[in-house]
Amino acid sequence: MANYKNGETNLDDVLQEYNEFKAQSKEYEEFLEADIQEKDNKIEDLLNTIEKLKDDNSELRKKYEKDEMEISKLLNEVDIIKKKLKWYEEQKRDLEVLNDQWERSARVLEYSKQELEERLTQAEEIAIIYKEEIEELSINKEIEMQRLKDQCNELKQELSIVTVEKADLNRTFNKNKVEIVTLNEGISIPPKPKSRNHSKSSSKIPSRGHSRKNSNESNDCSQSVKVVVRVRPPLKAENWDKNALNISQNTICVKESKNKNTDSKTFEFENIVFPDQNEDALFAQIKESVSHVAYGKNACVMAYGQTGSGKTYTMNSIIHKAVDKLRIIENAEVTIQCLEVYNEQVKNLILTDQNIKNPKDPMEGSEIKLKVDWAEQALEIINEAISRRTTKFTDCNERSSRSHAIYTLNFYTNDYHSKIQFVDLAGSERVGKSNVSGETLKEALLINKSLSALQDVISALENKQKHVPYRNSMLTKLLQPTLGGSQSAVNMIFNCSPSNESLNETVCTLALASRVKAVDLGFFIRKNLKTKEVERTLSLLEKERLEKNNILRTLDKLQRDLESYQFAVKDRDNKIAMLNSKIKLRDKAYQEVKTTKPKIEITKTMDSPNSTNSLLNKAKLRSAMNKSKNKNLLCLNIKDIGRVVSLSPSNPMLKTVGSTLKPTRIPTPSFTCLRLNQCF
Ligand SMILES: Nc1ncnc2c1ncn2[C@@H]1O[C@H](COP(=O)(O)OP(=O)(O)OP(=O)(O)O)[C@@H](O)[C@H]1O
Repeated sequence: MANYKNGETNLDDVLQEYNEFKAQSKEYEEFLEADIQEKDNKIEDLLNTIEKLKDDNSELRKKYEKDEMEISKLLNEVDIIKKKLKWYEEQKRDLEVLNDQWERSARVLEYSKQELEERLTQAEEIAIIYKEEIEELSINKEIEMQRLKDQCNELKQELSIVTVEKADLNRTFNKNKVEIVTLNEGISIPPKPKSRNHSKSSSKIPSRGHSRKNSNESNDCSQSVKVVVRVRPPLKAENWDKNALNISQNTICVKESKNKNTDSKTFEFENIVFPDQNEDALFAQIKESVSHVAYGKNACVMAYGQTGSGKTYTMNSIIHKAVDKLRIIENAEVTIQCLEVYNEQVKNLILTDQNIKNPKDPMEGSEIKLKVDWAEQALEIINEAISRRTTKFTDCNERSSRSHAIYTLNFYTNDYHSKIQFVDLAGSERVGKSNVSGETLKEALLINKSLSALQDVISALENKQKHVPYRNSMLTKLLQPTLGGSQSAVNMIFNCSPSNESLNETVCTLALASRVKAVDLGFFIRKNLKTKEVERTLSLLEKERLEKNNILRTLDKLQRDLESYQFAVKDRDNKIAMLNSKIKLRDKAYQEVKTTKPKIEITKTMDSPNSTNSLLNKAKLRSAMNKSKNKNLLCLNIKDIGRVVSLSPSNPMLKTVGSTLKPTRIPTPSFTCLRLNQCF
């Protein structure tokens, strides 16, 4: 029992133990539950944390990826920057080279500037001299103009007296003419040749060896100038008003103004080639003179007229026809010479090896020997020569010949040496009309001068003066062989344009033609009808004609001189105005340079006297010293522009410049600083 009791005790104990255990296990269970709960909570927290971390992670990944992209982008940029850096370095190197060059150019420019400044000073001095000269010239001009005006007035008065006398003489002449016809019945006076159907003169060309005796038979035309007036047809752009320029059988009537009350000018000519007449009609007028060449005489055919009046056209056709006519001359040595007189200078228009070798003397080797069968070759050479002439565009003609062209053919036979000269003169228009200036004005003035010289020669020949002024111009010098001498036939073709715009020039051309034409009728009658009264009348008429011609020539010359003088003064005025405006421009540029701040700063000091900068500064100083001769200029520059140049106090330059430039001390005790007048 005890055992039982013991057992019972034990059971109680066990039960107690059990209960305790149960309580403990409950407690433990609760503890576990709590622990589990806690762990669950923790797990939940952890899970939440994990979730959060996952989110964070994905965000971080995104960020990482973004960063990675940015890094690669940055790396690219770094690459680009590196490349750019490299490029900049190259650029820098290039710029350094450029800077070097620029500095060198700046130095050169500085020297040029100094030179320009010197030139400017000179130009200013010249301008002052010019101004003084102009003032003096304009005073002289006024005096000269007044003198010329007085002379013109005197001549006009003389002219009006002569005109009255002429009317008287004409009356006497007409009276005497009737008497002559009555007195000399039976003596037939050949009718005046009609210009339109000019009689065909039978000029038989002699065979080779034709004697001088025969040639003398044709002496009638010696020393008279045959005048032919040619009016060319109007060009497409031209307007021919037949009321303003009226051409009839032997007269040309010009009315310069449309005003009904204005007087028209009437000119009488025996030989007029009308606009509708062809080249044969023209050649018929001069073929007799051409034939004389085959008789051992000389001939000269000249075309005169304003620009565009048809001189070259006329001369070309005459040359072709004349060469054709002279073909008959056989067994002669024929030579050709083609010269141009431009601005009083002679130019050979035939290019040969010889004259290329010696371009300084155009006359040397200018006469070319032609083949036996010479005509074709001569025409070829002349055509080439024509193409080489100096031409220019003027208001009056697109290809205006600005020179006189002289084509000469020489015929050397056993019996004679004859020569024919074809002269295409330069345009005779007045300088005012062709709107020219400068070089072209000079050209026009020289053309007018040589045409005046030609008139003087013709006048001297007509008046049978002892001295004929051939040497007054290159043109007359070259024409001397065919203009002068008793064995020469001179033909002047006065070319006119029918255009309304040219009426003024046409009047001038016709007036000159009237003066040049010899009173052949008088000459003819003098030879055939020798009564005392007729002789007296004719000599009076001849005297009157010569006087009138002289007065008109002088008037014309005076007018040309006056015109040339006025244009020369105008040209000079223009040149001076141009010079003044150039000076103003330079002044302006100079002022700009002075006020512009220097672009290059040369800051290096002259440490070593032999360094490049030292040399540069020395050069600047030297130029400043040169300028110091002109103290005003130097002072002005010192005031305006400053540039620091350092020099050792012992430098000899300092002593020289020191007197003009004020040295100031700068902090470095061993250097003296000069404020110089340099502009870079
Ligand atoms: N008789 C004519 N028949 C037809 N056209 C002509 C005649 N004469 C001249 N012409 C024409 O008139 C124009 C001017 O002629 P040309 O060149 O011969 O004049 P110019 O007097 O020699 O001029 P410049 O002095 O300027 O040289 C040319 O186009 C030419 O063909």
